[in-house]
Amino acid sequence: METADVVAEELLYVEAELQDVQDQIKALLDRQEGLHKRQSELKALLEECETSKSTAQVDSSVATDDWSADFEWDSRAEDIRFNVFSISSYRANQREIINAVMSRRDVLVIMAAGGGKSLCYQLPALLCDGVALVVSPLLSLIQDQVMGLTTLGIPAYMLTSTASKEHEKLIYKSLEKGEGELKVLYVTPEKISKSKRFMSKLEKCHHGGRLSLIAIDEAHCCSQWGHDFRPDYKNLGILKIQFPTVPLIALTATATYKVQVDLMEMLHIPKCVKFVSTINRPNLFYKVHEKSSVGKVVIDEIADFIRGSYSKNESGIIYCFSRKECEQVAKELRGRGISADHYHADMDVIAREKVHLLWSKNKLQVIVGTVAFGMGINKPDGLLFIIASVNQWRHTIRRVVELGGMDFLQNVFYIIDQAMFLVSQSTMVFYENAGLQNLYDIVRYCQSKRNCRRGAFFQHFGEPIQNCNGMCDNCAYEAEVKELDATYHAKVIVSLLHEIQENDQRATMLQLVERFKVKIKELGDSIQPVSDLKKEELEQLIVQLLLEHVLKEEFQHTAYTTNSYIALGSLSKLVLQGKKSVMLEICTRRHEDGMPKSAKRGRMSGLEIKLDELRKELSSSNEGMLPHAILSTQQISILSTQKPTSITHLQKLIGKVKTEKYGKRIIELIEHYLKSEQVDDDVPGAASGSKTQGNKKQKKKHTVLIESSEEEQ
Ligand SMILES: Nc1ncnc2c1ncn2[C@@H]1O[C@H](COP(=O)(O)OP(=O)(O)OP(=O)(O)O)[C@@H](O)[C@H]1O
Ligand SMILES: [Mg+2]
Repeated sequence: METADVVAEELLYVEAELQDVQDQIKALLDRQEGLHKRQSELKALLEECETSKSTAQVDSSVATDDWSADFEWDSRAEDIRFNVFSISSYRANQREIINAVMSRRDVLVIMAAGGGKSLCYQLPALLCDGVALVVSPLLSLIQDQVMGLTTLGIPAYMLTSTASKEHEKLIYKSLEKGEGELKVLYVTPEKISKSKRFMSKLEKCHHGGRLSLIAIDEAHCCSQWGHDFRPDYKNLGILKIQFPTVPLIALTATATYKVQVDLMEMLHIPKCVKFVSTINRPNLFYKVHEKSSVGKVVIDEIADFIRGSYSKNESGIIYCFSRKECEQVAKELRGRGISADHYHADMDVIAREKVHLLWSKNKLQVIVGTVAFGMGINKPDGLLFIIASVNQWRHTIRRVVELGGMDFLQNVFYIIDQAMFLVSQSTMVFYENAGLQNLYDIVRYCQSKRNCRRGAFFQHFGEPIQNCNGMCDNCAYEAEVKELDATYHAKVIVSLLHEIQENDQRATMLQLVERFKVKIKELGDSIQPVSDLKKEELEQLIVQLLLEHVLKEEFQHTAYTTNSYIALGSLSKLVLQGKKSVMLEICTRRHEDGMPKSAKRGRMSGLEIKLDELRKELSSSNEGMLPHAILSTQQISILSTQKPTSITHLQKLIGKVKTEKYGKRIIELIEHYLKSEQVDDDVPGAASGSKTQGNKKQKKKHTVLIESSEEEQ
């Protein structure tokens, strides 16, 4: 009998030890998984560094591969850039890309949204004889592009499923015989993969030596690893096979290294010249905002944020998970006086376009969409903020990076439920493969008050880390974080859980918090003096202990639901034995206005405001034309400093086409402005000193918050 007791006791002991070992193995396996992931990311990164090094070596050994050198088409290209496109100077990489395409090389371009990818194929299309074929995934994008080119006087057409027979015939004739004035032809990928007739016409065009280049826009749609995979894009590889001598240019706003490799393989362009711009958007201020209390509805906080930070004509996007959620959030925002509408794939094309157009013209402040919204949209003068739930950061990061190329976008605001609430969602995700791990990663990302928010993005895209320059909440308010020693509190929590488990009981997170409070009271004065933890800090501590494997979650299934309980984790003993200290990062003060002063926008001068009003007026009288297409913000800025009063001067600044169309109105406006400025200065006492002071006063009076133009470069 006695022996049996001893054996039973030892068995218990061994079982407990085994459990302990198992927990440790689990923790080690988790760590191993994380390290494996990072290992493959680092390997890919290294490979990329080596590839670009060797490409650079190859490039530099061949004289013609210096893409910034002088080329025979330089002066013609400059002329078209300025007089047709009204673009005064190239942006980063544009000239080099154009030169590579003109040198008949295949090219892969990764450049932010709004970075100016279109020019990289549209300008060569005009420089070359013949027709340029452009594949683009969405009808609305194609319509936008064709309309834009047509207003510039460029013969651009599209061939889509909605095209009439007559229209189709006209284009086919033009392809086959070179008749007509066709210069740029836009098609959806379906045309390539499904229409034999189209492909045979294209073949004839090529035979006649008239297919000048092929551009594949939004090329990431080819890759299954990308977010917007389109099955028809998979068949575009045929283009290079059928037309091997025609230069192919693939363009996208973001592509991880994996996607780039995939694209080169699928499109059969292994030797392409790659132009990759960094995913870093230094103009974006990233902020993770924790809901202030569980009771307060998150929608109130979003509404408060929008109202507090932006005026009604400053627009943004809110990303939601589901279509239903989009509709709900838009409705709730409208109920709070914010003009918002939803946008998702269940709506018909007309309804979607209507919402998009209103938003593009700043007549709708917020679009609430699923992550599908945003591909290829061009809204350089109005998109200022993006709001998403932090659980979605991996889903939305690509969009954010794409849209972040627009100089105006300034604030990315991730909403997070309180950490404790977030952890309670674990019961929903633990079924998924690696679901819990992902959730914990997100919690870790949010919980940290010191790690740069950008760091995670660089890691995601396999890019070396760059300086954030205080453009995220953690970097901006670094000095306001202090560390609080919570080792004692952690010990109390662990021993409390011991007690609970020994009594064959369980505790949920909430129960644990309550019991902790009682316990601390009981211990009263007998405990060493430690600082009191606020409720949120206590919750933060429990979450941190979960992340550090001191505690763990256990799931219990009932017929209807799954419950999560907190149990002792593999490292709990270390805390009890005093071998592990626990430090909590606490914020002493948080700025709640969304961004620090350094991230605030510049200001528009009086003349800039007038020009901005003029482009809006012209846009509403030219149905469908966006204000930015009439005058870009950069052009407005140039006009307001140079103040041209003659057509010749104006033409030098904005090119021939725009001068012919809007020159008269612009000159009138500037002359009127200069006169009124003169009058202001002449009024006695208007400026009790020099002219500059008078100007300053004038500017101040008219100042509104808007993006400064230097940042547009
Ligand atoms: N060098 C330049 N200087 C000034 N404006 C430019 C320049 N190049 C392009 N733009 C303008 O920038 C805007 C965005 O260009 P574009 O539509 O080509 O961007 P994109 O890179 O294709 O973006 P997306 O990924 O959203 O499709 C357009 O209004 C275009 O006229
Ligand atoms: Mg584009």
